[in-house]
Amino acid sequence: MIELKDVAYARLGTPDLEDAESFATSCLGLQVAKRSGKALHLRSDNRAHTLCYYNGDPSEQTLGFEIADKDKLSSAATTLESIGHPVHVGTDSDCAVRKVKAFIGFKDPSGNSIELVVRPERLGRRYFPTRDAGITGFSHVGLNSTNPRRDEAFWTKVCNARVSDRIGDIALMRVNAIHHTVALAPAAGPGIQHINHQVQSNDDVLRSYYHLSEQRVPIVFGPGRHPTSGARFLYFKGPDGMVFEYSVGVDEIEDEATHRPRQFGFEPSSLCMWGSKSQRMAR
Ligand SMILES: O=C(O)c1cccc(O)c1O
Ligand SMILES: [Fe+2]
Repeated sequence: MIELKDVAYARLGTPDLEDAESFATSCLGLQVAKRSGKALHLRSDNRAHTLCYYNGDPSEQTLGFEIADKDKLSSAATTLESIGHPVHVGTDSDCAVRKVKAFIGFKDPSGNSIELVVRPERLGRRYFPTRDAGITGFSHVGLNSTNPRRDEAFWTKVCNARVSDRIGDIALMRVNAIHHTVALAPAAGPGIQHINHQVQSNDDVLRSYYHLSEQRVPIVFGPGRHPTSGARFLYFKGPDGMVFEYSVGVDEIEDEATHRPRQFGFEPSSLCMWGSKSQRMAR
């Protein structure tokens, strides 16, 4: 079994790094950790980076997940190869770019690009953004799935994720005590469906609602409250159509051994208990 510890980063190709930087800093509220002509590394918490935009096609979207150590990484590679997921080993220069000691890359059953990383760097300097969005950290992702039941089996049986709740057939899965780190989202092809950052308070969610509306950032869902995790949320659209979510108050699963996933109906009130409607169902 591959034991994921946490999500580490998202990597997004973009044709316009400048536009990505202006969104990331003046709308989303991330801090530039490093900028080159080809890539932009952004911080949201004490990690060296949690989001990277690089010159590339926006359909290139990759998620990194942390695992414990190099031994676990080589057994993960063996496991993946044995069930038909070819693995590539990250080169030294690719590791240096990601600020990790080692990583492997593979595709999940829907074709999503996944990297498993060892020892992602943290910094002694704290995260200090230019816009105060109240971000406390990169927390979870929505991941496209062309077959949610098959992909739930992959993430739970191969990668040790546990289902916290389901909305219809959509699993919200945890890899640690946090309610979910990966939410599967039915889609026609692979991709990251949304990228979540936690913020400190309800005030931050609503402050951002007004700030982003004024900046003409498309708000796509919320402000609202998820009955599943209990979080108050806001979703909005960034460069290349990527959806970002702020949320606050995501539950923790108190007892790993006894938690049973709850089944919610596939309907709008399962996504927002206040009545906000998503512009796309299943967001
Ligand atoms: O937080 C949640 O429970 C949640 C539910 C549905 C979809 C999401 O993106 C979520 O974050
Ligand atoms: Fe979410």
